Amino acid sequence: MNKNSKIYIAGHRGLVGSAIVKNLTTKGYTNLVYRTHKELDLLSQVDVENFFKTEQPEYVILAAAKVGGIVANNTYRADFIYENLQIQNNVIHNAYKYEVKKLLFLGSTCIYPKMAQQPMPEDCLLTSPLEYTNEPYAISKIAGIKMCESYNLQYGTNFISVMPTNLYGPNDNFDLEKSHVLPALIRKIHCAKLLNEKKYDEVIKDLNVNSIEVAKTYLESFGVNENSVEIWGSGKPRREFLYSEDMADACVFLLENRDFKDTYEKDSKEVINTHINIGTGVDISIKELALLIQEVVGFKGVFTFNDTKPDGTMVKLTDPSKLHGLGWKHKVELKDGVRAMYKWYLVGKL
Ligand SMILES: NC(=O)C1=CN([C@@H]2O[C@H](COP(=O)(O)OP(=O)(O)OC[C@H]3O[C@@H](n4cnc5c(N)ncnc54)[C@H](OP(=O)(O)O)[C@@H]3O)[C@@H](O)[C@H]2O)C=CC1
Ligand SMILES: C[C@H]1O[C@H](OP(=O)(O)OP(=O)(O)OC[C@H]2O[C@@H](n3cnc4c(=O)[nH]c(N)nc43)[C@H](O)[C@@H]2O)[C@@H](O)[C@@H](O)C1=O
Repeated sequence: MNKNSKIYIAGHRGLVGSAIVKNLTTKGYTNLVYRTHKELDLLSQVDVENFFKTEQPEYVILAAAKVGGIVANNTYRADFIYENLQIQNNVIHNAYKYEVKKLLFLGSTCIYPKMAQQPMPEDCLLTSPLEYTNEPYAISKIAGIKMCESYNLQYGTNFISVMPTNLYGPNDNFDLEKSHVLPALIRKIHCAKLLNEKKYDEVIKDLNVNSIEVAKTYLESFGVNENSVEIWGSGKPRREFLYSEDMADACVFLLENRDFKDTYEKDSKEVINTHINIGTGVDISIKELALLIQEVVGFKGVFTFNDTKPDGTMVKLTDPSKLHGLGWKHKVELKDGVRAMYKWYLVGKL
């Protein structure tokens, strides 16, 4: 890959895609190609094929997907499986057809079984049942890994699959119903703090509503008021968080330095693993995460727990040794990442 190589970043306005664009630009890559969702709907087979035919990208990073937190995954089950399968099929197949030199497919560590050994190495894929709340999404991601692997084995393509842990950072989704836990808690705790300090104009602006009464009613429906913030589930599940800029750096590192053959592992039972975990190898409980965010935001109230919401998998910690062995390790620790993200949130919102 050289600095003029034509690189298509699918999903360039999302959490990961935007960090990848920033990383590539900083490293001097000048020939980046992207389309907004409106300009190119990746669900359309015809439009995706026309795009590849016209643009002929040399490298592809597939960071476009239907993404959401535990409740979104559990609620919009059909959309999550259909859209993700369709996007992957269209992009991966056309990358093969139009002779893309290398493609990076982004999966997720939710591909691993609910009761997987901890930490989870790549070879625990498909060893027992999945977590129910995000099973449709996980199955689409497993199909993506197997698609990349199969095209590599049959057609000699150079497609790499990476399985990131839970991610967070600038351009995250802060929608209280559909987002992941970290952005949701930042926003809930931030709004509770503003209510507590009676900074009503800022609450109204944050929620983009007309009055403080509407804002309070909306926040109350998510268990947020001036004294307390609701945490979904028991607060006991443990999660591992990676800053989006580290994730982007790992993706660019693999694109620049590694090929499919470097990712290939075949064990004595003829099990093939061609995907790579991307994580920190460190986890934290959701309650501990809430306390950390509380400290960063400076909120003085308490937390309540809503046991009508799902906990999901109790532990999912990646084993990142394969990635470490290939020569990459994360740089941003959780507290620093949360501080940076909250700073970004404040600049964007105020
Ligand atoms: N966020 C996380 O914690 C994790 C993410 N991942 C994976 O990383 C990848 C990136 O996720 P993330 O950046 O968080 O997701 P985001 O939701 O932030 O970004 C996804 C991007 O894909 C675009 N997109 C979605 N559907 C289509 C479509 N039909 N046509 C064109 N563009 C589309 C979205 O555009 P628009 O917004 O306009 O729809 C958006 O820009 C995904 O594969 C995800 O599964 C894996 C593990 C954890
Ligand atoms: C990255 C990964 O993300 C999803 O899996 P998840 O890790 O379970 O997602 P989550 O971030 O939404 O929740 C993590 C934990 O946190 C708890 N929790 C508390 N309070 C809030 C809260 O306010 N919002 C949310 N979303 N969760 C909360 C929540 O109950 C759960 O116990 C996959 O579907 C799939 O998309 C995937 O790959």
